[in-house]
Amino acid sequence: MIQLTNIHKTFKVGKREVEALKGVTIHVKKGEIFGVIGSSGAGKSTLLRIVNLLEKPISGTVIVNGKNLLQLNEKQLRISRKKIGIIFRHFNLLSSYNVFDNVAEILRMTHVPKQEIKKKVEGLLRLVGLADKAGEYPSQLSGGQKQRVGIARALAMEPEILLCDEATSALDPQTTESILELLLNINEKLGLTILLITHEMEVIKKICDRVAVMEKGEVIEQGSVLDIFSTPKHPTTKNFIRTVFDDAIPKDMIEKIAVSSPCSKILRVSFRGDAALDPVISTLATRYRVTSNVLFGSINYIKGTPLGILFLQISGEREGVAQAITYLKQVVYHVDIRSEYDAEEVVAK
Ligand SMILES: Nc1ncnc2c1ncn2[C@@H]1O[C@H](COP(=O)(O)OP(=O)(O)OP(=O)(O)O)[C@@H](O)[C@H]1O
Repeated sequence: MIQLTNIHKTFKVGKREVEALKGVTIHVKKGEIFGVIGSSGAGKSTLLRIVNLLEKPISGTVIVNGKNLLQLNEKQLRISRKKIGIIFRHFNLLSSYNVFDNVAEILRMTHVPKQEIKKKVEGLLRLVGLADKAGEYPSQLSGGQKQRVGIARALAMEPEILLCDEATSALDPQTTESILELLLNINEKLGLTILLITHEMEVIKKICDRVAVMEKGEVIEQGSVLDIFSTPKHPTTKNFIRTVFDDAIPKDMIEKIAVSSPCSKILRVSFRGDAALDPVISTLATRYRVTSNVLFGSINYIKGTPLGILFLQISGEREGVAQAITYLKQVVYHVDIRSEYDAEEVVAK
C-alpha cells in the first residue's frame, strides 16, 4: 500500500546540510495501522510528508497504491493525493468556517453537487460523533472535537490512506483515548490504511499493528507491536517501552542474585495474557529440577490483546537451567535473555 524504500532526504540550512532521513525503508500493508515513533528531530514528520510528496526525497522510491509517485506528472500526482487524507497535531481548521463548512470546503473545491455535499458531510459528522455541532465554530470546540472535525475533513474525499501527524499530542489522556478509539473504528469500518507518527508509546500500544522506531533519521527497529513489546532490541526501543510499563530490574537486585546464585538466569518471558502459566512453571520444577522465582510481572494490552511480561529467575544445575530455557522457548510467546540481566556477566563486571 505504502512502500517507502531507501529514502534519503537532506535540508539546506544556510551553508549547512541537515540529513533528515538516511535510507529509511518502511512498507505499510493495506488495512493496517502502522506507527512510526521517535523523539523530536528523529525525522518522523519528514517521512510522513514524503508519502504524499509534500517533501521530495533526494533518493529512494515512493510507491503508494501501486503508483510510483516520483514518476507522476503534476496532474497525476493531484489525483493520487486525493486518495491520501491527512490530520494534523494542531487540527488546521479554518476559524471563520463552522464545522459543516470546514468539512464541506474540500468537496466544494472539487465541484461536488450541493445536495451530495450535504448528505456526505452530515454522514461524516455522524461518524465522528459531531452531528449536533455542525453550526459551531472551531473556537467553540474542545481540542478533541476539533480533531474530530479534522478527521471528518480528511475523510471527505474518501481516501484509502490516512496520515496522522501527531494527531493526539495536543490532547489530554482521556481525549487522546477517545480519538484513538475513533481512528480504530474508522480503520475497521472503512478498511482505511493508517500511517501515524507519534512520540508516545501509549498510542502505538493502543492501536497499531506494526511499528517502526526512528532515531536520527534512521529506522533502528521495526516489526509487529507484539514482537517489539516482547523482545525489544535497541536501547531506544526499550526506553520507549519503559514509558508505558517500567520493566527495569534494579541493578542491586541483579547483583544480589548474581552473588547468591551465580548459575541462575534472569529471563524476560512474554506470554499471551490469557495463557495459563502455572503448568509451565511446575513442569520446570518437575522435569528440569530448577526453581523459578517470579521477580516481576505485568499484563499489558497491545491493541486489545493481553501480553504478559514476566521476569523469571531460574536457578539450579547449569544443564537443567539450559534445558528449562529451551523448553520455555517452545511454550511461551518469547523468551528474552538480556546480557544486562545475566548474573555471570554482572559478576564478571
Ligand atoms: N524544512 C526544513 N528545513 C530545515 N531542516 C528541517 C526542515 N524540516 C525538518 N528539518 C530537520 O530535519 C530533522 C528531522 O525533522 P522532523 O521534523 O522530520 O523530525 P520529527 O521526528 O518529526 O520531530 P518532531 O517530533 O519534533 O516534529 C531535524 O533535524 C529538523 O531540524
